[in-house]
Amino acid sequence: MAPRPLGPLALALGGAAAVLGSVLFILWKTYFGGGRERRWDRGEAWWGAEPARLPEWDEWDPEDEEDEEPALEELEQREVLVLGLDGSGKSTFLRVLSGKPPLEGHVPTWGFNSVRLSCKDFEVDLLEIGGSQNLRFYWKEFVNEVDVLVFVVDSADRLRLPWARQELHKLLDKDPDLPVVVVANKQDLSEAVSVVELQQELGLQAVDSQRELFLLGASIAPAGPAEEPGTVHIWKLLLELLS
Ligand SMILES: Nc1nc2c(ncn2[C@@H]2O[C@H](COP(=O)(O)OP(=O)(O)OP(=O)(O)O)[C@@H](O)[C@H]2O)c(=O)[nH]1
Ligand SMILES: [Mg+2]
Repeated sequence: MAPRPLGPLALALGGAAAVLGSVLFILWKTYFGGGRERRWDRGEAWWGAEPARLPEWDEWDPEDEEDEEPALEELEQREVLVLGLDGSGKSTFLRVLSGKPPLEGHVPTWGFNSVRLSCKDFEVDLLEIGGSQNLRFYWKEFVNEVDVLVFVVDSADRLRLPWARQELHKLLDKDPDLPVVVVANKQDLSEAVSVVELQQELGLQAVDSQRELFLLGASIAPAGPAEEPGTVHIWKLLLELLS
């Protein structure tokens, strides 16, 4: 059968998608790209609302990182992309890292969301792109622009694990050298699959062994008290990978 020409609706939708993708990309570049004309005081989130700090349950003392801190102008920039299906916990991760309490309920990110954290030798920009289906299309446009990918999975969302797997592997294929940290989030929930099971479900055993790929269990915003939320381990691993 001969291919049918695209109808006006398909063309309009395609055009709208391209424009949205370009806008996301330009906005990101404006904040983090090339000239980096925007500067914030050390320790501030980019909106300047609150100083960035790690949560209180962290046994690690951030002051250790702050000895002999170089002048702000000398700090290099590192970029971390935070992706994962909608509701997996990406925004929560960024909030917790910047010392803010998790929001009640799921407030979807319609576009992108970012936070800038400082450490001893560099500043880290963490960029979340929303995980709803219409935004996933744009994820691949950003993977080649960053130093590390964090892929957050809702371990209790069993039905959608195959989708998470599919999206993750698309990203792995897009940049074979990019270090990747997969976060098995929501381990506090009784229905969550274990980290070992998740390794199978996401097909991580089949990934090239040369690749820097990590799988960490976490409960970034546990529903009840949790001894080991795991956010600090993720942050420490990121610092190692970015150093
Ligand atoms: N039980 C439990 N809930 C969590 C955990 N982490 C995040 N949540 C909840 O999961 C819901 C969704 O979290 P978000 O951070 O908004 O998800 P997201 O990945 O940013 O979603 P999109 O922006 O739509 O892509 C929120 O209600 C969080 O409180 C966790 O470790 N355990
Ligand atoms: Mg979000």
